Amino acid sequence: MRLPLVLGVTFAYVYWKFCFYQPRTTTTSRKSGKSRGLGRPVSDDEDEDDNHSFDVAQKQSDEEEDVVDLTNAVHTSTTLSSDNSSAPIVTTATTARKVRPTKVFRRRSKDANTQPLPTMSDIYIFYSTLTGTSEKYASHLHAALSGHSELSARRIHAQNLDYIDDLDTYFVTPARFLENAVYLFVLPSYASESPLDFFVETLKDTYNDFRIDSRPLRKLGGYAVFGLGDREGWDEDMYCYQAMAVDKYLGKLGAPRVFPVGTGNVSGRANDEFEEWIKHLSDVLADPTGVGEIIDVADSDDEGVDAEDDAEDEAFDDTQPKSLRLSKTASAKDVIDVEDMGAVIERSRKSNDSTTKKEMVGKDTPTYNALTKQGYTIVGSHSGVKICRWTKSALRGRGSCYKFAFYGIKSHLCMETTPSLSCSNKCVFCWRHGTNPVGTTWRWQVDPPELILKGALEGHYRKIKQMRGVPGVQAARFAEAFTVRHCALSLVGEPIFYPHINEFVRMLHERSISSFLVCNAQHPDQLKALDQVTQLYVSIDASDKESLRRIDRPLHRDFWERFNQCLDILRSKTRQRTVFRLTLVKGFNASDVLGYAKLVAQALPCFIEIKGVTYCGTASTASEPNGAFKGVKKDSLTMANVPFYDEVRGFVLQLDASLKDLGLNYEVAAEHAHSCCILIAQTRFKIDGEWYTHIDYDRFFELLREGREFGPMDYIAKTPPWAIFGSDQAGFNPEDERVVNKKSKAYKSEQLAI
Ligand SMILES: Cc1cc2nc3c(=O)[nH]c(=O)nc-3n(C[C@H](O)[C@H](O)[C@H](O)COP(=O)(O)O)c2cc1C
Ligand code: SF4
Repeated sequence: MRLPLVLGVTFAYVYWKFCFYQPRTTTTSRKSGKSRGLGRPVSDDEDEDDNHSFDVAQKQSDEEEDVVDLTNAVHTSTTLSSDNSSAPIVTTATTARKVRPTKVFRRRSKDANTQPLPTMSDIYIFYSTLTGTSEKYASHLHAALSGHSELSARRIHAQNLDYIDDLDTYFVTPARFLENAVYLFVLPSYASESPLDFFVETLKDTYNDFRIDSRPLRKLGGYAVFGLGDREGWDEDMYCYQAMAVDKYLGKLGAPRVFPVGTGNVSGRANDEFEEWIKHLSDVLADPTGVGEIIDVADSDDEGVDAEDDAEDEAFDDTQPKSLRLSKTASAKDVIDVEDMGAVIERSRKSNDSTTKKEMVGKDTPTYNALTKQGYTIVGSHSGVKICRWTKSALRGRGSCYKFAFYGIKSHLCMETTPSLSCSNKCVFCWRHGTNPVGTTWRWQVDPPELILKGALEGHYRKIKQMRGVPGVQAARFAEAFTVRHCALSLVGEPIFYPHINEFVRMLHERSISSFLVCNAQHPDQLKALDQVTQLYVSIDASDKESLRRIDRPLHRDFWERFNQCLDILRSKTRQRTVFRLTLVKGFNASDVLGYAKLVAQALPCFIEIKGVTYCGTASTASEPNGAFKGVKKDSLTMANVPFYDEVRGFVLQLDASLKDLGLNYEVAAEHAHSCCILIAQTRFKIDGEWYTHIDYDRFFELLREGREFGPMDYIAKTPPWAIFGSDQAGFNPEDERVVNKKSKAYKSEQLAI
């Protein structure tokens, strides 16, 4: 009985082994069980598990396929083969950098089981520029791809990265319409601060943010980067370093690299290098058999090098060239420790010191030149001062700005300055857009407050001196103007962003200079930590989340939460004189009156200033290099967006009614029709039927010196009759001479309606 049983079992085993057993040489997917050795793409699920889309390439298949070795692609310049065959394209390492994991670009053979790039997917050309070169190159790329017979059916878009309102849509949580899209980049390199820095930071933050999908770009059709730089002007490690960083982080975010990073030396063969890159790139994009992906050759070293790379990312800011990198530990110390400030300045002077960060606005950089051309005096590396038109007007006895009517600030005694030219918004009405530094965190060198105040005063007085010969300047006012009494921390940028803003304000007060500080409601921590200022403003540019996104174009993802936190903090600052500043932009934010009233109910500011936006021309509009290239322009404003004074007044009356409907104690108090500006105030500032919106500045400094707690009602002064809302003068001081420019007379009389 036993023998047949043994024979039966033996037979069954042999039969099973013969029919079903597969030798271990083929890798089998854990989840799907599909063979992964011959380049079949795995599902997204599987992708998540493995972090690489494809498994190890088999040695023999290398012979069947065209392989481009991208060893060191991230750190090398690429020499593209000049013939148009399918022969391997060779990259040449130009620097002796550590050996990177071998990334292989694989063009699949026709009979392989491939997942081709859908031939109709859109192509997006992204560029960034300060002086126009990259824009021209991007335009040329656009023209070349559009003219390619096999690509002409594809929609090709061109976008200036600096003007994209919502980078998240493209790079963090790509919208569905971007699935299979191809991203091409033409990027300059700037050792100094440039708008591109923020883009590189965004990619890096996304990669490091554990809350976000770690490979959000895996559904893209592909990407390729071309960097422009100056090999003669910059060290090897800085040559095209931002293009290299973008190439690296896009890969880390899961996007398939369809072509090696290319570089063009603007003092050498940039044109030829770009032509060659385009030629081969367009062949790859047009290849009907599909397109390859990055394949990580899984030799055991890879993990080690990746880990090393990540460790390096952890410890250093690798979006900076090596010579400008600063270890994170050192960075925090340098920013916070005031005692060490002297050493920080000393270090910041040495431009190539290995422990310094970038200057926000370095001398002779394009940003510096653009700002100085517009009349700014750059102080240190991140502050600015500019004499405003009302200061000039007041020197000539021709009227002060609305702050004189509302609060008693004489414009010829006022200095307009900012300790941070950088901002975390890109407001549609900000003419600086395109050249201004932006960022969500302070990542630049820090100048000490003494240096900023001294430089700002010197710059301001230099500009006042230049008014000496201007006809009509009054001698008494000219002399007075050399003792600044007020400082408007509002010029451009975000003053509260400056890490030593409290020290700076304290120094102003010690010199009996009042402080009006305007912030953008995006920095709750700094707002909370802010010491008492003479008057604290929060800009309220919209009444709801979507409008705020559209008009302020905030860089913070949680901008609405930050905005609301700031309003709550403002409400809690009961000892502080607080103001909402509403800038009305027709077509953007001038309709939802009730929405604004609710925000007032949330923060209960002492005052609400409502001002029509000022038209700043079209300086912020991107140029269009040629007809074929339709670079996306920023939403620039036109005169149609500037409300007439009557429209502002209409809005204010409606807001006043809404506030009353909500049971809030506010009333329209003062106006300055000349600036298209009206003031609503809490009724506690109306005592015995008379308004007290002005400030007793001497009393304010006295209270500060006494060191006891005080509040907004402790330093009020009476509002003059000519400033009261509805008065004949509509806020114009009768002692000043009213001059209406002949050219603008027709427009103004229509606009001011006074
Ligand atoms: C202030 C400044 C800094 C620069 N820094 C670098 C650099 O770090 N590395 C580099 O390769 N090229 C550097 N360049 C060269 C520019 O990247 C190059 O001129 C580029 O074409 C500028 O592009 P754009 O005109 O589109 O702004 C710098 C140029 C300037 C004016
Ligand atoms: S408050 Fe502002 S606008 Fe008025 S004078 Fe001073 S700087 Fe100019």
